[in-house]
Amino acid sequence: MSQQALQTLGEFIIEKQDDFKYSTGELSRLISSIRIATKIVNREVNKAGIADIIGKVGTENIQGEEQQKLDVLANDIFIAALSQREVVCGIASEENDDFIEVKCTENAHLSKYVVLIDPLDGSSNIDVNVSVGTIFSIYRRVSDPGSPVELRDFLQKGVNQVAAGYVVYGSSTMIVYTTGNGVNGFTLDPSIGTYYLSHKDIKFPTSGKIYSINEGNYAKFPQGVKDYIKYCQEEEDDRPYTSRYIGSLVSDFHRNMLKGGIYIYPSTSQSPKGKLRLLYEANPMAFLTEQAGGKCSDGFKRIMEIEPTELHQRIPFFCGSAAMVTKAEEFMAKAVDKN
Ligand SMILES: O=P(O)(O)OC[C@H]1O[C@](O)(COP(=O)(O)O)[C@@H](O)[C@@H]1O
Ligand SMILES: [Mg+2]
Ligand SMILES: [Mg+2]
Repeated sequence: MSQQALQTLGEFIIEKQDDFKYSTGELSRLISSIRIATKIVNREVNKAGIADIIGKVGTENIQGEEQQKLDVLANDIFIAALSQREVVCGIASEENDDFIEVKCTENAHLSKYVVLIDPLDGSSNIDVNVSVGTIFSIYRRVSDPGSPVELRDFLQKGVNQVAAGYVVYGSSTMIVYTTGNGVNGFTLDPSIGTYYLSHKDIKFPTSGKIYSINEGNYAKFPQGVKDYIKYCQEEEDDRPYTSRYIGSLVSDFHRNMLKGGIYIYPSTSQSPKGKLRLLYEANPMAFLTEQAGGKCSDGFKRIMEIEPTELHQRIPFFCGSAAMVTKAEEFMAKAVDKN
């Protein structure tokens, strides 16, 4: 199909507006605001090497991670794009210790949505020109519209998400998102700054042959994970599987969703809760995974059912093709039973 015939993201947002049970146009405006911010971040990522936005800022975020210049720049771009359009009443970000109450004009208070965001995912890959991303998760507030936004508006179970998505800034730039009616992907034509529907109704293959995990941490993994890795490497049936690990969650996830595979960031003896953050990494990827027919857990429990207690809490993460995640969970359960 020629590019001219492809639907643009803007057209798709309007067309799908009524599929959304709370439809007032507000969510469409919110997703449009994210769309605009991604284009600005894309421009910066693409010229990172020549624009003095490579390297560290010299500050640490609440996770104790050194902030990269692009982490901070992307964060500022998203917060500005969302705040100035009065489409949210609050924002929480990986790069901010506390949530931000959006104080614009009166109208903003009436916004029903809060956004949780990982403005730049895969920070360790920025300086080496490997694909990075952005992850977002959207909820309706639970506190009264018109009153200041509260922490409980952000500490909601993943099942309450109204939309979630990610952007991959890779060989091409894509935005992939769901509002609870399947998962669709849009590729940016940078020459005209327009996203086109390139991946309609994406489905996770039930099984696959790719496993993604940082095996450098093998010695610190739980026994169940060690057993599953051995299983993946055995010469039997359709195994051994192929090991692929980019080190950017969005990019590893995107590949596995298109080709079939599993991504695991487990707990380790060093980090008993793993590394990934429940609210702005695990929950949005879990919503997308389930909407695409895949499976997502902490090795035992469905991620989307986990009750959050802190803004930046971490969670072990098993995500991908349903049959592969089920198999990994079997190894986790068996290892626990043996103990
Ligand atoms: O280097 P490690 O320990 O394997 O961790 C890589 C993981 O950490 C992350 O970079 C964490 O995300 P941020 O870059 O947003 O902090 C994931 O994208 C990635 O999958
Ligand atoms: Mg991240
Ligand atoms: Mg990040």
